[in-house]
Amino acid sequence: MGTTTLSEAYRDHPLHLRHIIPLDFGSTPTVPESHVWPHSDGFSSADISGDLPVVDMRDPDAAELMGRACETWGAFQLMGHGIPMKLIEEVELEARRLFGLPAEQKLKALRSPGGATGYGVARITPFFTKYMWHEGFTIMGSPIDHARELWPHGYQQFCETMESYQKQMKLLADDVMRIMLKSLNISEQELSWLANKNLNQYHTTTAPCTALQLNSYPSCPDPNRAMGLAPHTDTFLLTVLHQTAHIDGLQISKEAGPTGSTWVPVRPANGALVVNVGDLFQILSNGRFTSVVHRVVVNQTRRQRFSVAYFYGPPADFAVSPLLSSGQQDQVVVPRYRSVTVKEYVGIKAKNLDKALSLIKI
Ligand SMILES: O=C(O)CCC(=O)C(=O)O
Ligand SMILES: [Fe+2]
Repeated sequence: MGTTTLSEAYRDHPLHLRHIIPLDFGSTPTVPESHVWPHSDGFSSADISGDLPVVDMRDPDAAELMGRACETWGAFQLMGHGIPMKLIEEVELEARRLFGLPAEQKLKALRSPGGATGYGVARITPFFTKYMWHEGFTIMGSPIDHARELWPHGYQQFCETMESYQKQMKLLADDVMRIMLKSLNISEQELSWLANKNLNQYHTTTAPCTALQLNSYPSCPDPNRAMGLAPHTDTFLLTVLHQTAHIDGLQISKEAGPTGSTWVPVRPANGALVVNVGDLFQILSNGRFTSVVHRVVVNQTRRQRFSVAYFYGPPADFAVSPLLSSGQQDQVVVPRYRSVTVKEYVGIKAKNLDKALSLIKI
């Protein structure tokens, strides 16, 4: 699944153990100083006209609607995606089973310092002075090695569920990608790895880079002082996200006129998946689509929240550069970003986080 070469990009940026091991949330009655965030920017979100657009994939106008949503919001809620609810529920159940294990058991599947997969805090942690109220588990392809550590005699169900979900997500993300390109009037032939369905999908140089991220935001004794996941953009082309029903937390940043931006809550909509534009799509679309800044606040009702993010990008060695739409072929369009391989960009992001996109700008 394109993991070998991408893992190399992470290996070049090893992390300190204090930036990998999560707090033992189960035995923490108060929020420790290390996890207290200043909240001068207010954790509650301002009212803004309108919610995140909802797009049904079966809508004949889906391309236009997705395009408009990606330009103005950098995200949308996706309906009619065809992923069986039963599979989504099973993934969430397995995530609950994993994060419900005792801390010392979870640590057996800890991400290694230069590793990309396994149990640990969010990768963005070293860029902030405070820790987040969050624990995660990253999967690329088969999670069997880590799952065996967690459940020596009961890892099969977890592995089967995660592999089957990733297969379905891959097909869905391919389709969403095609529709998003159509909305930009860009031919999918420009992306060899997307256009050529006959390529061996398991060959690392031609398969998209993908990862599945399970997130847990444990019940918090003082939700107003903690931060679930600090503001960030996703690195790849797009992210397909499932979030626990009825539990708020995800917020996206939206321009709100001359006064700057405001946080808009993305409430779990029945059966919908959230699609986010990532940095590489901002580059590919020459800035027409916005890589959306988002964060997760800790749920006020003290219920544990889960989310499952599927990150989807081109093959690791693919050079991403702004693509022209067919209507622009004979016009002079100034590229706003230089060409960058996926692997190189992952490295730049690992070192610079929110400055990464501006370093690619020309
Ligand atoms: O938990 C969420 O809703 C968002 C997760 C997220 O942004 C991520 O994993 O990158
Ligand atoms: Fe994210």
